[in-house]
Formats: sequence, structure tokens, C-alpha cells
Amino acid sequence: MTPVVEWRDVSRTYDAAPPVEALKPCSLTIARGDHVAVIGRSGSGKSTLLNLLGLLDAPSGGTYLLEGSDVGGLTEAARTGVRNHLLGFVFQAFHLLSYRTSLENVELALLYSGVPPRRRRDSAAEALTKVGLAHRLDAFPPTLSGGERQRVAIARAIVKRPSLLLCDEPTGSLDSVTTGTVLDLLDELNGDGLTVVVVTHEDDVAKRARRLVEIHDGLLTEARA
Ligand SMILES: Nc1ncnc2c1ncn2[C@@H]1O[C@H](COP(=O)(O)OP(=O)(O)OP(=O)(O)O)[C@@H](O)[C@H]1O
Repeated sequence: MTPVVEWRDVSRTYDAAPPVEALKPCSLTIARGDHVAVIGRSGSGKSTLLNLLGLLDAPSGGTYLLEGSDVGGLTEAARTGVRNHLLGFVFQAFHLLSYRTSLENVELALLYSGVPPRRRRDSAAEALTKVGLAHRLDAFPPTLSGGERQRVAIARAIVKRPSLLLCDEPTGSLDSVTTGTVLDLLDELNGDGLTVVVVTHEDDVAKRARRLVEIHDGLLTEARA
């Protein structure tokens, strides 16, 4: 089966004086259904890696195949199109619109995908039900708990059924109990077949993943396969 992600000697050097080799040439394969945690100290290259995986940035060298297609050399506009179609993102800070309901926040993710309004609404309600928020469809984010807000953000990320869910410190703003419930949800989604990559500096989060990848001074190593 074609891997979701296949990197061959992908690298990223920032054009500074002197240049910063933030990611040394690395090869990485992420299979469908994988659950990968990426750990590393501050400044080790985690954001660089996530930005490349998420098509928010382009590699300086190497080959990036996403679902078997070469996406390394795409223009920024083309990258945005692929990103919107194939990737879902979950961030530490939720990034929800506070003057829109949960349902509207999730629906917005489908706005430019050509899905008719009625189906947008149904799909958003289905995604919110999946994350356990069927009873909070009409709630505004400021009236939700931190864990509930992150669930809305996860629903927004999965509503388009992405190939890959990229999570950047997804529990960084949550207490330990809520962290557990959000990690349970990510486990459940992964159990349903969703491919998940989580960047974290928290051991509890890293422990949940089946694969552990460590980055140290821009060098990627498989810590646990
Ligand atoms: N735009 C840039 N220009 C020059 N250097 C950069 C740029 N972005 C990041 N760097 C450098 O690249 C290296 C990796 O940075 P990166 O942000 O990927 O690390 P990180 O592991 O995500 O750190 P943190 O955990 O603190 O967010 C660091 O040395 C950083 O200073």
C-alpha cells in the first residue's frame, strides 16, 4: 500500500547569515494508520519538521511524496490546495472563532470544498458527535471548557476526512485530566484508521504513540518503532 508520507533525504536550511540547517537530510515513511510522536528539545527542529509535513513550508532538498504524489516542488498556491484537501491540523491554542458556534466553526472547514450547505451542516454535526459534543453544537467557544474547545478543533480537523492529522502540542493548554480525554480521543480516531502525527514535549503524550521519532539538532532518529 502507498504510504501516506514518504520522505527521501528531505532537508531544510534557513537562509540566514550564517545559514541554519534546521533539518538534516532525513528519510521517513509514515504508513496509513500510523500513530507517530515527534519529540525533541526546544530549537531541535520540531516546528520545521511539522511545517514541512504540513506543506506550510517547502524542503530545501530531497523528495516528499504525499499519498504517492511529489509535493516537494509545488508552488505555494498548489501546496495550499493539497494541504486543504489532505491534511488536518490541531494546534495547542485551538484557533476557534469565538463568535461562531461549534457547528459553524466545524462547517467553515468545508466552506471552500464545494460541499453543499446542507451536507456541510450534516458532516459538521457528525464530526462533533464523533468527538462527543453532539450536545454542544450551538455553543460558542468561550462557553466551552478547554478540553471541549480542543474537541471542536479536532472535529474541524477531521471533518474533511484528511489523510493525515498533524497535531502540534495538542494538550499543551490542558490540565492532566483533560489531557487524558483528548489523548483518548486521538487514540480512538487512530483506531478508526486515521494517521496521526503528534509533536510534543510531554512524555504522557509521546507514550500513547506507537512510533516515537526523536529530533536532535536537526537530526531525525527513530527512537521506538
Ligand atoms: N525562519 C528561520 N530562519 C532562521 N532560523 C530559523 C528559522 N526558523 C527556525 N530557525 C532555527 O531553526 C532551528 C529549529 O527551529 P524549530 O522552530 O524547528 O525548533 P523547535 O524544535 O520547534 O523549537 P521549539 O520547541 O522551541 O518550538 C532553531 O535553531 C531555530 O532558531
